[in-house]
Amino acid sequence: MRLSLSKLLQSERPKTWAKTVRIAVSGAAGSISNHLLFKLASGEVFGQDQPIALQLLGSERSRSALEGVAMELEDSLYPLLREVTIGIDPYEIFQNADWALLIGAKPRGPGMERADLLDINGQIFAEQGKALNAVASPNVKVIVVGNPCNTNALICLKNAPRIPSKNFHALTRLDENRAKCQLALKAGVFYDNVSNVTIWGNHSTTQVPDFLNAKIHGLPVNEVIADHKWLEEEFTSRVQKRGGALIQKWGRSSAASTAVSIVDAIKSLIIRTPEGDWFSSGVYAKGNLYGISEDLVFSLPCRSKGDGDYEIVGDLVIDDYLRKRIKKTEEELLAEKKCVAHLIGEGNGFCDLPEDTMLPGEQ
Ligand SMILES: NC(=O)c1ccc[n+]([C@@H]2O[C@H](COP(=O)([O-])OP(=O)(O)OC[C@H]3O[C@@H](n4cnc5c(N)ncnc54)[C@H](O)[C@@H]3O)[C@@H](O)[C@H]2O)c1
Repeated sequence: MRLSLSKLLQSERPKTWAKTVRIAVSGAAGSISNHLLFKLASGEVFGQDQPIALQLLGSERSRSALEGVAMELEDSLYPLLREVTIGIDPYEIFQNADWALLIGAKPRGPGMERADLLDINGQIFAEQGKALNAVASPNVKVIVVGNPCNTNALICLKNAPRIPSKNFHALTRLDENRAKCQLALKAGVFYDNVSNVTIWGNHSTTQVPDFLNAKIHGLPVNEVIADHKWLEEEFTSRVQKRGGALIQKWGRSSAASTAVSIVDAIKSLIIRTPEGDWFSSGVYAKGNLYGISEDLVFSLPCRSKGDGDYEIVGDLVIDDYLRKRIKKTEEELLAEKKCVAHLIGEGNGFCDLPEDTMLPGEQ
């Protein structure tokens, strides 16, 4: 039997009336994106009835690789992937974006000071903030992954006054996942029995993984793990240095687990947080109840109703152990902010970092 043209055209009608979600991804030809894009296109993140458009931003150097990425996406025949756009101009690629996953950044080269990295990458995020401000959806949700991600997110939001500051996140979910993994392994339980894990502060080796408020099987961690010395000494340092340990083993930084954690971070905002639990995200600290400087992007416990928005959870217990460490990571972020003053409209940048701390991915 021959199919008539009208029947053929009918079969090409979209199977859903859901509005296409536009996702801009920078650094789209890089290692993390190589895992992430295929998860996004498969429907694993936004659901099996949600069409998506991928708007891929690369750098001049990665222009040809970006074409290769688009070819691989085409060849994968994802039915929900309705559109792929590639380019190197953020003003073009961020058009009407509902989500912006800002992964692209320069890696810290040998001998490069953290101050230099802050400036070089800061300029990228100032420009991308301006572009988001000009052309993205006014309610775009932005997740900054490129390092140093907290300060890059602060620069980005300061350059995008049209977009609510609340909409900007720095990815600390990989750190949360790493902390959960360590607790689960130590307690001998499956990962999903570990909850209420917070990462406080900066995505650097000053980050504070919080075992005081964390739970295993709904019980405080220090009731389940009797080895308190391990919690206070080894656990924290293991989580802080996990990225570096991975590089030593494998010769490159984590890409697959980072992509997984970006998926987790998005899902945390579009799916209601389970009752009593929370997730960590680097968010604009305005209105936090912990006395942390408000004009920073600081990793805090958050919960969401699943509508893309979130609130900062305000009733965690902070003991002296945590307070001291939270202060240190806060001081580091304040110093980073001074370095990039020229990129956030606060005069001349002046860099006097307390010490040259490493990013979790560095050795
Ligand atoms: N927050 C976290 O938890 C976390 C975890 C892992 C890695 N990271 C950071 O993520 C970033 C990317 O990591 P990766 O492994 O994918 O690196 P990668 O070097 O494999 O890829 C980065 C890509 O970004 C591109 N790029 C550079 N400048 C750009 C710009 N201005 N606009 C668009 N694209 C640009 C590069 O050409 C490259 O293709 C790094 O800064 C890394 O430190 C963060």
